[in-house]
Amino acid sequence: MISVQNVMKVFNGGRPNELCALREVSLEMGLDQATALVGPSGSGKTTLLSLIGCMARPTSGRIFVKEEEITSLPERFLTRIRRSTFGFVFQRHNLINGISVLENVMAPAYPEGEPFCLLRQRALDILERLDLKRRAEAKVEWLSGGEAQRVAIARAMINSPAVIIADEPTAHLDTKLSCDFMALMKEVKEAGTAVILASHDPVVYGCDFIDRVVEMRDGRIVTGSMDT
Ligand SMILES: Nc1ncnc2c1ncn2[C@@H]1O[C@H](COP(=O)(O)OP(=O)(O)OP(=O)(O)O)[C@@H](O)[C@H]1O
Repeated sequence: MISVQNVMKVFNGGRPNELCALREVSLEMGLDQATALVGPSGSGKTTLLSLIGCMARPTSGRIFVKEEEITSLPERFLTRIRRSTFGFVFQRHNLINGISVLENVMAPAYPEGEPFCLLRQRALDILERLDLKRRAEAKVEWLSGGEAQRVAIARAMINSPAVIIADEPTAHLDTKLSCDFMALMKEVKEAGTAVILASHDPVVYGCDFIDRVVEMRDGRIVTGSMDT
């Protein structure tokens, strides 16, 4: 269970450009659920994803990940939870140019210190599942948009995360590739991984496997904070 309790996030607190990006946000998500955050630009979706994914801290309020309160943890513990619990898929993939597909997929697991041959095999297995094994040695800049997106998913899966977080994952994909992406997310969910997506795209939030659509506006949740 991920539980967000009365969370507020203020940027530039106390300065003339102070901005309250989230206010009174409360939300519970099961670790077997798929949740879509929707809402206009600037409504706070990315900010909420970054707090849940331990990439930033709320100004106030509490967040629990698997019963553990993450809000007050020291940075090194937060890093550990981020690495072991979450896999991230970004709008622009954020793959590292100049190195291979395989190396990109393995990169988030290097700090874990796993023997290289085991890690390499695990990365190859994931690439095979995503029909990318034959591209393992290709440089990522040689890939098509759809292939790059699948590599980003493979990389997000490398640490066997409990939760995949995807921010506007289809923003640069055409309709077919967006549907392909969502089919993969469905498989990920059916394999027991929670999925949290932020998107403006009906291909994403209209998908049949999405358990809950949470609508945000002006930093607040308008609808969908409770299970229906
Ligand atoms: N690091 C930051 N410093 C200052 N303001 C920020 C920062 N990050 C986000 N904001 C502001 O917080 C508000 C919420 O932004 P956020 O990116 O969470 O919205 P969003 O719903 O994800 O928008 P989009 O759909 O355009 O990605 C916006 O007004 C944004 O400008």
